[in-house]
Amino acid sequence: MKKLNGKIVDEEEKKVVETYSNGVGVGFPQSHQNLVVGYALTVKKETSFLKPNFRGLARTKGIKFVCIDVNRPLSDQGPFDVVLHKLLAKEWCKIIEDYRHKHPEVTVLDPPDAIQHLRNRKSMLQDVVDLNLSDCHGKVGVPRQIVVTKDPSSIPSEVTKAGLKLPLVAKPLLVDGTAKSHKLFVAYDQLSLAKLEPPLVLQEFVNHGGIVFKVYIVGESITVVRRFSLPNHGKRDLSKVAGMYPVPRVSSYLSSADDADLDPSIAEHPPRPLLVKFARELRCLTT
Ligand SMILES: Nc1ncnc2c1ncn2[C@@H]1O[C@H](COP(=O)(O)OP(=O)(O)OP(=O)(O)O)[C@@H](O)[C@H]1O
Ligand SMILES: O=P(O)(O)O[C@H]1[C@H](O)[C@@H](O)[C@H](OP(=O)(O)O)[C@@H](OP(=O)(O)O)[C@H]1O
Repeated sequence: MKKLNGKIVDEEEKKVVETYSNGVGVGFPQSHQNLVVGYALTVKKETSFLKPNFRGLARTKGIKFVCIDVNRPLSDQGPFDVVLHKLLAKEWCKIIEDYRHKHPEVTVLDPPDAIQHLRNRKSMLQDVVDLNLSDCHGKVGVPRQIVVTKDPSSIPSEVTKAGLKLPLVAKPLLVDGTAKSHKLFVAYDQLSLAKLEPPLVLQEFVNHGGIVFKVYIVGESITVVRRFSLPNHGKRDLSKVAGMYPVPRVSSYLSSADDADLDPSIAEHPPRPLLVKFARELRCLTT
């Protein structure tokens, strides 16, 4: 799951903000709790996440967001109850880890050392298939994939050697929040794969009925949303199509299918017991 904590917060808040901006939330009882959240985010993330009406709503709940000055010592700022960050520079990660050890009373979201393996599309899936998910009314799998780090001309032979079936989804290996790291392609023939720019992962395309479920987890709270996605491909399509096609941000929040009237066989949410156990097991991998 791509990037757990960051997403969870975003999605729940998007919903809350909508409620608030529709006027429904106006008149929330004022909270007497005071919580200071120091944040260190890119301008892009600050714009998409810390919207003025969200800050307003947080204020009514006694939560104040304070921008961290990354050029000043962190311990001189605050005091904070929570530090929320999504900056990836090595120096910054060291600052945050040092701060976390000096200030165990502060909740740091997310500890860089704990989420390191989520920044790479190979390591983020490692261990996931080995989780103990028996008796949960479902199973979890990961697409078959290979990693290509150099020499794109070798990609077709690597794909043959690994026995990967076309079409393939090509994804940048590193996940760093940039637009480039979200640039995906679907390739229908091996030759076009040689045009790709490593480092990347090549994943078998998994038919899933044109719908994905994004699962956002905060502590024990689990929120599932339904999004439109890439359509299934059939055997006949494969003989007719060649080349490589960019994938737009196909399952972003603009592609909500929560209210769509869909075939129940694809619309049904994943079984709750599976999500609960999966969330717990994933947490063990990130703590
Ligand atoms: N192996 C696959 N088979 C079929 N479709 C896929 C596969 N991998 C990804 N997709 C489709 O591409 C979308 C984006 O993939 P992925 O989540 O890996 O990238 P992302 O850039 O992190 O996306 P997002 O911004 O939505 O989190 C998925 O929601 C799904 O629709
Ligand atoms: O809104 P959902 O469907 O949850 O998708 C999120 C992606 O999964 C995240 O990866 C995006 O964050 P990054 O751009 O920092 O990777 C995140 O970017 P954002 O925080 O700028 O909206 C979203 O696009």
